[in-house]
Amino acid sequence: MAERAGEKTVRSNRTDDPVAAIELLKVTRSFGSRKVLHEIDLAILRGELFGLLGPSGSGKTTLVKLIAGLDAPSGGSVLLLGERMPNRRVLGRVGYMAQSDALYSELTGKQNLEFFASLYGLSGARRTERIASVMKLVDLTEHLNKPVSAYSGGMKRRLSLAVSLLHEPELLLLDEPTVGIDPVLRQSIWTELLSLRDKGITIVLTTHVMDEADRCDRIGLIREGRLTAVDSPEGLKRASGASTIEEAFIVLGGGTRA
Ligand SMILES: Nc1ncnc2c1ncn2[C@@H]1O[C@H](COP(=O)(O)OP(=O)(O)OP(=O)(O)O)[C@@H](O)[C@H]1O
Repeated sequence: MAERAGEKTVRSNRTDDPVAAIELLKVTRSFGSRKVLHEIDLAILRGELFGLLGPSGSGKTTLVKLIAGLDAPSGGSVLLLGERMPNRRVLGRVGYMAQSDALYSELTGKQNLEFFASLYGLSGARRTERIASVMKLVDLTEHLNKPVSAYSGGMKRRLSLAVSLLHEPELLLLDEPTVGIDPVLRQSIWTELLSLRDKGITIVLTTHVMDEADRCDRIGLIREGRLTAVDSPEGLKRASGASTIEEAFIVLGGGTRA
């Protein structure tokens, strides 16, 4: 794993890498006169599990929305699977899980999935099979026919994750996927994310949780809209002389303007 992450680190510093799933070139985003992302250069490789780690308000969601094509950069460019974003053409190849759940609360879990399945053009036996498979994965099979208004916060997160996986996307963008999810299920979701990664799915997720960051192939540390370091967890620890990601974050991301 370390070797794999190390190899990726070397190759992915090139933003013209042909195997990049995502390329950000001097990406900025301002709201009014306030710049919240500053010239972000980053390449994320196909099949990589990449974590964006940073404090609240550092710009993680803004960056993920730009990658998903839900927002346009104020400067620079975002390429997703070789297409300049925003671009509707690639949307069917991407699964996106927002930080706030975009679900229909008056519908049941199953009806929500049927709705999203129809958006992705899934029907018949394949639709039935995919719905059963993703609901099993997030452990909601028993709650398929309950209205989402009766779901807990964690159940809604799990259903949102199920929606993002429904059409078997080649790229997953997950904004804080495990918030509000209990430790046992969090573990099983991580097992699944690692297995998807091993099948070649590219995954980008945001997190505040240090032990989650530690499981990523590479991590981008983001602070005040600046990417202060990008490397494998081991590389970040080595570069900072730290024994944990948390310490590495303090040393490498601690207000320094890289
Ligand atoms: N639509 C908007 N209009 C104005 N400011 C915005 C908008 N969206 C985000 N911001 C600002 O951009 C900054 C980055 O926000 P963002 O949501 O990307 O941070 P984050 O790292 O995802 O935080 P959290 O971990 O709390 O979700 C914040 O200061 C936020 O207030």
